[in-house]
Amino acid sequence: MVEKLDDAARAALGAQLPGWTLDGEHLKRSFAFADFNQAWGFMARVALLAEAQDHHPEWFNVWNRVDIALTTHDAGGLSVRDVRLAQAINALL
Ligand SMILES: C[C@H](O)[C@H](O)[C@H]1CNC2=NC(N)=NC(=O)C2=N1
Repeated sequence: MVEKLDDAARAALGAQLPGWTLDGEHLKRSFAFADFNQAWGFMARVALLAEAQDHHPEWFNVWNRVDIALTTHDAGGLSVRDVRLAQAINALL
């Protein structure tokens, strides 16, 4: 059973996850690429990360934009799994 992050862990997120913002129980980041082709390629790579980590994003795409929100449904909120996926997504950039 994965646990929700405690307040201390939540407070530390800012330094660990450049570009991401905390919105309640979601970590959020928006991306803008040159065109749809680039956005889709990014989404394909994120999809492979998600499968490898068995942890999947909530996301929205329109043309060159990709908005990602991460939360852990099994925990009912933010967990270490969200931090790990966010860090792996940042490493794609
Ligand atoms: C059965 C499967 O392992 C679970 O449903 C995984 C899949 N991906 C997941 N993704 C996210 N964001 N939260 C989860 O709790 C979760 N659980």
